[in-house]
Amino acid sequence: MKRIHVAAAVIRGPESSVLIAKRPLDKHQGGLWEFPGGKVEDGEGVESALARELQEELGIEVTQAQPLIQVRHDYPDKQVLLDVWEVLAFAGEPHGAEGQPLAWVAPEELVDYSFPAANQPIVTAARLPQHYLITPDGLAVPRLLEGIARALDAGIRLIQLRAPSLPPADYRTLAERVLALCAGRAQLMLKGPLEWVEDFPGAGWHLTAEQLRRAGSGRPVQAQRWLAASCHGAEELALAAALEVDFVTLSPVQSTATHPGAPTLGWQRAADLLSGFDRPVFLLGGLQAGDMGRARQIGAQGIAAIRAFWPD
Ligand SMILES: Nc1nc2c([nH]c(=O)n2[C@H]2C[C@H](O)[C@@H](COP(=O)(O)OP(=O)(O)OP(=O)(O)O)O2)c(=O)[nH]1
Ligand SMILES: [Mg+2]
Repeated sequence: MKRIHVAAAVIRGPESSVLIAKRPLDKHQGGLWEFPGGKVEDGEGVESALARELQEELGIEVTQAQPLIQVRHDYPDKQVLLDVWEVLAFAGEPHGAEGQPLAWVAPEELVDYSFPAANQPIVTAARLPQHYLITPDGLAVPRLLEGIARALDAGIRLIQLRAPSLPPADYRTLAERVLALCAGRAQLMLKGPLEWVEDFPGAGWHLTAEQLRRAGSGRPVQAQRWLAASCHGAEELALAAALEVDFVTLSPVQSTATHPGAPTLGWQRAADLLSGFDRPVFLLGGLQAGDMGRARQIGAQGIAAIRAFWPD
């Protein structure tokens, strides 16, 4: 069966809301909600296909778009490659040009809509920002809290609280304070001893590569909470996919002060690894905010960083 190449759009409106459409009942995956788009024609570029489909289906003209995620999915009757772009700006007022119902939905409410099975990683990607701040280790608690508050003011919306040198009880107290600081502003990921996973403050959980290797089968946290993992190569990415994590970090892309002298992946290897992995990936290791465009071009969700996103 030939894989069908589909261009689809996560179209952003006010406050990062997303435009979705309901598929006609008589079509493949009919009656479910979708990200507008359609099949790339022979010889057509994916960006041209995206522009054409959004003109045909919604009557809008795309003026700014960037890659978001590529997802391969095998339905019993069809194999698709969903090539999803984030549309950041467009001209015209979207309307259901083919009679399809439309809805503007807040990112966190996308989970309340039924999408085709292939769409789960796309919904995750649409709910995640591009920047993933990992907190520096070894700071006194007041400085850490102050830095997090300033990062929130600067627009950081996803944070991993990493405090490997704190005793577990202190880390837990800190996690509760950071959670309060982030409430309503940012999504918090905790990284700590796996024994807590059953009973940890309301945030997501980020597995170390070692925890990922020991996790066995079955997702250790409920579906409503993010589960992420640190990966360094193909084997760990495969384990992360088997565990059904929501997203991963892939590192080190370049050399870093955290792990000096460690072998790096480099951009080309990172790109190769991303092309076979259907979940959002934050590239990590020696990257700056200015590398975002390149990261998105090779298929990453964005960049994770300690220093580059920590306010001085
Ligand atoms: N557009 C879109 N298609 C999706 C999504 N999820 C998903 O599995 N698909 C599948 C359903 C279809 O098999 C294929 C895209 O087909 P389509 O029906 O949009 O194609 P099209 O606009 O070119 O329309 P047509 O030629 O079939 O009338 O991808 C999604 O979010 N958006
Ligand atoms: Mg379509």
